[in-house]
Amino acid sequence: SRCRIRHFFQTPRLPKTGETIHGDKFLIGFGGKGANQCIQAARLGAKTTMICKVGKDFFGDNYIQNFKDNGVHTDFVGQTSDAATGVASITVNDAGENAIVIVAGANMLLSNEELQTALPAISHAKVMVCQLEINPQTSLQALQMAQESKVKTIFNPAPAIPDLDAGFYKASDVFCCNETEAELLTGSSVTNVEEACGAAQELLKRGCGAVIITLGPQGCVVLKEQKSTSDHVPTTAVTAVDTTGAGDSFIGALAFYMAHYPTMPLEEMARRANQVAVVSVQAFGTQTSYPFRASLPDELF
Ligand SMILES: Nc1ncnc2c1ncn2[C@@H]1O[C@H](COP(=O)(O)OP(=O)(O)OP(=O)(O)O)[C@@H](O)[C@H]1O
Ligand SMILES: [K+]
Repeated sequence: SRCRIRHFFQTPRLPKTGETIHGDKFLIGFGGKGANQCIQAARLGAKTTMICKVGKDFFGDNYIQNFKDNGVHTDFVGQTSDAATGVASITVNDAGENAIVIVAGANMLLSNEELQTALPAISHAKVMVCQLEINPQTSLQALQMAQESKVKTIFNPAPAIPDLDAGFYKASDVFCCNETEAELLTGSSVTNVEEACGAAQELLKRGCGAVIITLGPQGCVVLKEQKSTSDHVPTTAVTAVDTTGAGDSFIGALAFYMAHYPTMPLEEMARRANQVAVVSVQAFGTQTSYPFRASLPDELF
């Protein structure tokens, strides 16, 4: 998965070429979808291991420390001196407009050979979660390695790419994406429950075991078998303060439920993952908004 340090600047307006302006606020965050998902799963009580690559630099060291602070195993977080730790510089003005620079850096250097060294850990896992934040062929290989070891796989095709290798569908026990990704992959509009059900049917046909499409305040739709109908799994209505990272909270929670309650129906796991993600939208930030098991109702465990 991708590792990325987020440098967040809040400014009255975006700077023009050649201009230096004063900002109001600066925050450093630890991001990357995979890292967020892993940390949400760990906060619910899952034993987690991250496979990724960072730079042999100050940010890389901090990044690894953040995993350790969250109880994530870092044996397979490699450090390289050939590239810097991945970063994102995000400037947001008072009007909410942004300007973002992303440098993938060390993430792209995670090789298939290095992935092989993690095989003992992968084959002993209960669930493997992959995204598209590293070289897609490395992600695909990771999913296939997991499946060969009878490890359940969750694939989150994000950030979405239009011509996704057909192998990803076959390698996914659960294919989980949001509306935008579902739209890009199916070529049809996905803006409501009905359209999401249609898109789920289309994605399922491509060979995955089940499809979940998340729908923000509408919860998600779950489709398990061809010709059956998708289940709409609604969530609680709340006043959202910051929805960033909600999708990753949902996937991290789903991974936790698949690992800890393997016989639970997928709709029930999705219902509970909705309940975890809904907590995250009521607080600012990404990882900072993710709930711990202790703060959640007992009925979710
Ligand atoms: N406004 C909201 N109210 C309640 N739950 C929400 C809201 N927004 C998101 N969620 C929860 O989070 C899950 C994921 O949200 P969403 O579909 O927006 O993912 P996403 O687009 O990947 O999010 P992001 O890119 O912001 O991380 C939803 O399925 C739902 O459970
Ligand atoms: K949030």
